[in-house]
Amino acid sequence: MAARKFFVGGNWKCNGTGEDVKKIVTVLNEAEVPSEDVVAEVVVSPPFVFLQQVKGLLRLDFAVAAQNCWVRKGGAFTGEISAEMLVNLQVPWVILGHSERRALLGESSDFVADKVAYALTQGLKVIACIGETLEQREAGTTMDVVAAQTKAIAEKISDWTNIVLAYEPVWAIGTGKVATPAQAQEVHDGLRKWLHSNVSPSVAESTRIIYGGSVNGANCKELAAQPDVDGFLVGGASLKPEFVDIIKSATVKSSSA
Ligand SMILES: O=C(CO)COP(=O)(O)O
Repeated sequence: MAARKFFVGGNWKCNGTGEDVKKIVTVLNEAEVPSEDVVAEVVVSPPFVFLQQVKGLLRLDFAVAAQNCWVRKGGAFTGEISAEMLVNLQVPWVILGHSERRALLGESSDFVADKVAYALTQGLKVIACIGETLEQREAGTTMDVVAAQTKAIAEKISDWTNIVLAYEPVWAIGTGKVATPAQAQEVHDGLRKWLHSNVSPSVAESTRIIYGGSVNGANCKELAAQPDVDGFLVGGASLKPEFVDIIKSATVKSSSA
């Protein structure tokens, strides 16, 4: 049974200047991350306009992701960036279905699933985001919500090899209110069971389910120690040097494996 490689994504969101980008990349390039071919897969996601710059400067053992792409082939869609363009620029990853886009830009689960399916057909790897709001958690519907979001994707794809599932409870994003390790584990375990029953046992076993929402250098180790937490999608802290500590939390996993 192949272990799931720890995955740490840095979602820079709509932040930064060219100068900031250089500083962040310098910190990453100088970081001494645990090797034997790095125990974590590290992917940073700058805004579109900085993708080329970051790709050019970033160490080769880390990769880049776009934060979105258009739902199908490019064309007359002003302001959009197509999956083909990302492939053309050799950007290997894309984040899709982030809750900020779902909530602020009205992206439905079906629309997100169409994007995921199309991006995969173009050869992109996808960080697919799901997560419940505070109201949904308080109403006890967390598992139903994340299962429905996952189902929408599962119905439109057949190969999960290039998917990382990011569980990001909306109430934990940018709030400083991180899910407890037990809360994260409970949902990740539920999602793995859902994949087991509704997709396949091997997809459940091999798909990385990562946690996002107020992860920082101080809380990452406890979260990483949970058996079904396979890494993180980090917002605010990915712009700071503590992102390196979050990458290093992968060692918790390798030492407990
Ligand atoms: O939305 C997130 C990552 O995609 C999480 O953001 P924060 O880490 O800032 O809470």
